[in-house]
Amino acid sequence: MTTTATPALYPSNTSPSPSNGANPFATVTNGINGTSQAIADRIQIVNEQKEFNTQLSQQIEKWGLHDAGFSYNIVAVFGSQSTGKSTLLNRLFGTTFDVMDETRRQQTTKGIWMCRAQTAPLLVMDVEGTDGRERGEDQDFERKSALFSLASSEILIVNLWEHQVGLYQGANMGLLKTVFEVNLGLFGKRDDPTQRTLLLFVIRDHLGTTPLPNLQATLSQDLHRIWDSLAKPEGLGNARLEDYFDLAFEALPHKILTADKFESAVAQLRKRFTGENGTETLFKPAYHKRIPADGVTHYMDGIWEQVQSNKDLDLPTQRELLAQFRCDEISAAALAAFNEDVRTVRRPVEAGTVVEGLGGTMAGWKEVTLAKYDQAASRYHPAVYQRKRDDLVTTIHTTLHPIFYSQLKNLSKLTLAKFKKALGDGLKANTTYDFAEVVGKAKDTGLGEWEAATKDMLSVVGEKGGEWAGGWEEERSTLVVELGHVADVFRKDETTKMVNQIERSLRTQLADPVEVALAKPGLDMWDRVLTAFNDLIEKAETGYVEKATSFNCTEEENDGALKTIRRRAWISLLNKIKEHTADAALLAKLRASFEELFRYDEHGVPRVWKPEDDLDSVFKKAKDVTLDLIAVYAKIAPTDLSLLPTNIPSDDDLPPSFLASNSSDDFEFESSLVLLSETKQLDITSRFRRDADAYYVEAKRSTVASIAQIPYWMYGVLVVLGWNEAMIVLFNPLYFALLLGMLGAAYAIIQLNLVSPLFAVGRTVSGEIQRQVGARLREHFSQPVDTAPPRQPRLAAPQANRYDDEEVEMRPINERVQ
Ligand SMILES: Nc1nc2c(ncn2[C@@H]2O[C@H](COP(=O)(O)OP(=O)(O)OP(=O)(O)O)[C@@H](O)[C@H]2O)c(=O)[nH]1
Repeated sequence: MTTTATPALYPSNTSPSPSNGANPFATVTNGINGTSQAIADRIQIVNEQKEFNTQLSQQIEKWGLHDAGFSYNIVAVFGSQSTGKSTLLNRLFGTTFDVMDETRRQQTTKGIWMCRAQTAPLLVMDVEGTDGRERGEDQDFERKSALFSLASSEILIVNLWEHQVGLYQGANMGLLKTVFEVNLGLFGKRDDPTQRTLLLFVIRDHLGTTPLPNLQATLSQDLHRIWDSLAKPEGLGNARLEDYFDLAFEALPHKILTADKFESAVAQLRKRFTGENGTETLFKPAYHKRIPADGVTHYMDGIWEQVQSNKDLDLPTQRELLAQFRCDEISAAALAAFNEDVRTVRRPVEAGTVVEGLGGTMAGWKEVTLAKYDQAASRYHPAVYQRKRDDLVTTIHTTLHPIFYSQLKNLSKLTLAKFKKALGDGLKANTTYDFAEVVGKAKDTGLGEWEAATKDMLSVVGEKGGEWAGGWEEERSTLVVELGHVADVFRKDETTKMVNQIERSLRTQLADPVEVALAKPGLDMWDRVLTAFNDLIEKAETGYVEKATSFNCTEEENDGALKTIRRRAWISLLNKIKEHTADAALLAKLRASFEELFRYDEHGVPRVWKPEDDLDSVFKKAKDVTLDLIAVYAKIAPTDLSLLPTNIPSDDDLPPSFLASNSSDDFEFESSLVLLSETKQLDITSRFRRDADAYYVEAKRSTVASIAQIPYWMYGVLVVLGWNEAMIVLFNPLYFALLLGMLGAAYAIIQLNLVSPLFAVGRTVSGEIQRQVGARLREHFSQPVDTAPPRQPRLAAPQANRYDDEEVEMRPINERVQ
């Protein structure tokens, strides 16, 4: 291979021959750096073994045409071997195709090569020459390559020597006939009836003796003749050559003999391609095969496969298949980036985190993904593009749905937590709150925030939330129910608190009336207790009903709460009464009552018993009256039976929550009225009698004590009997002086407050003397110690009770009360 000179327009960039290594395809890079190098690269897209090279895709990317969409063109050259095709392309477009070594005249181009034009987004195909010596009679490849070129390129350059014009074989007319035939099969089914291909005949080594128009006319006639001779398929009998092909002609002078003219003619031809200086370009929209640049490889691969397998080429189907393939590819690429984005949010959302602005983020992902898809895929078959787009949208929605759903759940949880806090704060902040108002406000706020945070997610799938709207509605309904449950719990708590508060208040308020009533026992005692109770319970119930209206409690709940209040109030009353009727308290009350009757007269003056008083009858009366009180205390029995509350609920009537929190024994109203059992009454009676008897004995003893005083006449006897001794002392000077001295000393001691110290000294001295004397006596007699236990003093024989033969303990009364 030799390197031919390149036109000034393009730098010299021919390269080494394709390697013959393991790679069946050749890609030839050039010695120019940067983009120019990539542009100058050429690639063998179909090799000698008739295999298609899918590396073309990467090469197109390197050429910078991957994203060109429809803004590119394809031109192919076609003609006999060694007719200067590669030379022409290199001159025209700055491509780097191999050119034959002049001296050897061997076939240079094998298979089909492609290179990018230097200054335009143009893909140039150099096709193996026809009539090749190397392939001999095998014309299969040239037919296939011609068909392939026709199906892919907009302009097919038919390269021929001037002297070949008018010849059948040399001008490739035989091959063109084949091409026309297959073309009819190929484009007969075309989806766009205006679509055509330009056949540009380039006549080489034009001497000028035969003007171009003549050559042009000859070639045209030949072509029409061939066209007319074609056996046309059914329905295409009237098809004209012009319906499928445009014809253009160009003559180039001899390259070697008239090099200058050749170069300037090539430059002129180039302008026809590029449309420079306002000339109309040879490329027309009708020639474009409408294959986006990024789909060229796949499209050509499909075409070549069909051509190779000698199947009918159906370009619309090929385009549709290409569209499906490419749209899938583009969609997958867009989805890969989308999934990458989604992954960053999926984990936190699934872990329960509320991601702020997720709706906007998801909408952004969707928008970007669809934009990527649209940008690349919208150039393909519209129906396929739309169908695949719909699939992509469905996939996006399906991928986002679990995140949307998790976010909904997370927001619901957050809303519930906020709702709970808002209720707690609202109820705590104000003691005079309106429960319904607090709940309503917190609920509205919570739901409002939830809706605001979730609705932007709905817009991801459409204005009205599309297929997500149902789930959203369902979640909202669930949230409303859950908010209701939370409110119910708070309401129950508040109701319970209120009931407890009412109960506490009742208990406090009951204390005084019960104490006062029970301290003044009598037949109307229970009437007074129950009147106070009924008043208080009525007030409590009214208070509850007033407050409960704001709680939106159900009738059933209110009924339950009122029953609870009544029952607890009754239990509180009973407890209070039981405090006052406990053994010690009741005995104290009985004693107080007895004392009132026994120790005080009817005027309330304490009695001092005299022997002549009728102590026995007073005692009996006081005791009998007091004993009667035990029966009064034993049962809540008002004289006015209507005072007995009739609506104290039994266990069966109470709400389960009350029973759960009060593990009291079975309650029965009638039996709750009984305070003291028969046995208890007997026990209290017995104990009170003992106390009463003690009072009696004490009273009796005080009477005896007053009787046991020294009679006044004894003082007279003492004066009479002691008269002489008194006179002796008075009239004896010594005794008298001693008496005066003693009186004086006594006076001085009293005046000086020495009585107590003197007594103390006296006690100490006498105690010491006793101790000394005792010690001396023990020493003197030193007898063994008597170990016998000291004899217990004999208890006084029980004194018969004059009234009921009971034993009376002779203890002080106050000791026994305790
Ligand atoms: N007479 C003449 N010779 C030319 C012309 N252009 C190129 N050549 C010569 O023809 C020979 C073949 O040129 P190529 O460009 O390799 O021809 P080709 O048609 O590409 O050959 P293959 O690819 O092998 O089919 C080379 O020696 C060129 O120098 C021309 O316009 N006139």
